[in-house]
Amino acid sequence: MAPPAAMEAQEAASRNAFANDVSAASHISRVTVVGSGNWGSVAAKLIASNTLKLASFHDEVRMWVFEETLPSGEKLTDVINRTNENVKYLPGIKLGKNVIADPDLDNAVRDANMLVFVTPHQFMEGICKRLVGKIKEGVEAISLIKGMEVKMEGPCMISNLISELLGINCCVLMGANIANEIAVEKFSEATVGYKANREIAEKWVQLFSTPYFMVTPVQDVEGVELCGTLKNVVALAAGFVDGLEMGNNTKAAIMRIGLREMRAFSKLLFSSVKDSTFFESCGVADVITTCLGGRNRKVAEAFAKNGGKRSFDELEAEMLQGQKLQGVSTAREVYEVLSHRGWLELFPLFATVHEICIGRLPPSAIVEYSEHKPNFALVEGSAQYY
Ligand SMILES: NC(=O)c1ccc[n+]([C@@H]2O[C@H](COP(=O)([O-])OP(=O)(O)OC[C@H]3O[C@@H](n4cnc5c(N)ncnc54)[C@H](O)[C@@H]3O)[C@@H](O)[C@H]2O)c1
Ligand SMILES: O=P(O)(O)OC[C@H](O)CO
Repeated sequence: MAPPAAMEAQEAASRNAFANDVSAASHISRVTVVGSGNWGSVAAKLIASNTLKLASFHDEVRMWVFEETLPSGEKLTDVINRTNENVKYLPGIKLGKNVIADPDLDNAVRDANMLVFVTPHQFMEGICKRLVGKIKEGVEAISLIKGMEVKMEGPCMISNLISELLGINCCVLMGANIANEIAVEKFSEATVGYKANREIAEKWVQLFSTPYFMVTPVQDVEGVELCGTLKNVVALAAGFVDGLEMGNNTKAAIMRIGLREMRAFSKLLFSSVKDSTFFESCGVADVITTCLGGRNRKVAEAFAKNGGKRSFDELEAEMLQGQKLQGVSTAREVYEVLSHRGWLELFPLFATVHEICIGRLPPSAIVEYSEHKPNFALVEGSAQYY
């Protein structure tokens, strides 16, 4: 038998080891992805590949699913958990066995220290209200959502909505990120926007980065989020140009003018927005990819081809099978801000996109507007904004 002093030392060592384990466990972050659409599923796959490798994260990634019944009669959640595939929104791609689909929102977020929000933006206010009082203290959040809300007080970015309703810090991740391409591991870049805490931004970068997904942090949360939000309006304009078969030069002109309006609008709303942000993946790169291969572009092309006679709602339901467009409602929200603030003439492209979407103007107006020289004179005259 060991002498009493040695036994005491052994006991103390094992007590310390236990305490270290407990303390290490309390520093291990649990991640929940709130949303399970096309991008939500890819985000879960990216994260799940990293939580298996990184000791500071719990292996399991919860993914909240807005439950639905598939034509087979099965629940989507059950099928995801059985097959490890989101057969409706990302068919053919294995998410990783450590992704657990959960239709119960409260249960999905209960133990999480890190929340990834990735639903269509129109559902976020309701989701946040349901989450009040349901999340752990000290939770960190990130929004991958490209969109905004317009309140009586003015525009409200989704990260701000999350921060205000849930009382938590919220970063954003935006970029040239067509989900289906990242799902098959084609190289892409993304931008994490953060307000002040670089350490937290680095943690999100670590959670998302893979050899085929390169993520860069930028201290400009509003600029990054507005890029991701506004590019969807430019994508609709590009789709109209495609539908009217106007060619590459016209489309490039639309992309350039759109990017300029994105920067001007962002800087008018938040003077802190940096020019350099528009050269990150969330800026020019997202404008390019979204105007070439995004869903907003695709549906807007069909809308123009039909001469505006079939509504966006009808085309969205038929062409996207449950996936959601963000551009049409964002164009309306941007228009509300422009008319409320008397800025309509400063943003002819944004204003025209909305008027085309609601049928007030024909799709061809997307280029005709440039003949209204007064608009352009005003735009050019507003050098401080451009
Ligand atoms: N898909 C992409 O390539 C991509 C890339 C980058 C960013 N984003 C952004 O990510 C966000 C989410 O898009 P997505 O592509 O993951 O979704 P999606 O458009 O593929 O799918 C729609 C989702 O909304 C859910 N839904 C339907 N009704 C709902 C309700 N009432 N409440 C809550 N959820 C409901 C559906 O279950 C589904 O998960 C959007 O802001 C989008 O702009 C998408
Ligand atoms: O398919 P869209 O038009 O929603 O765009 C997808 C991504 O936002 C592109 O980065």
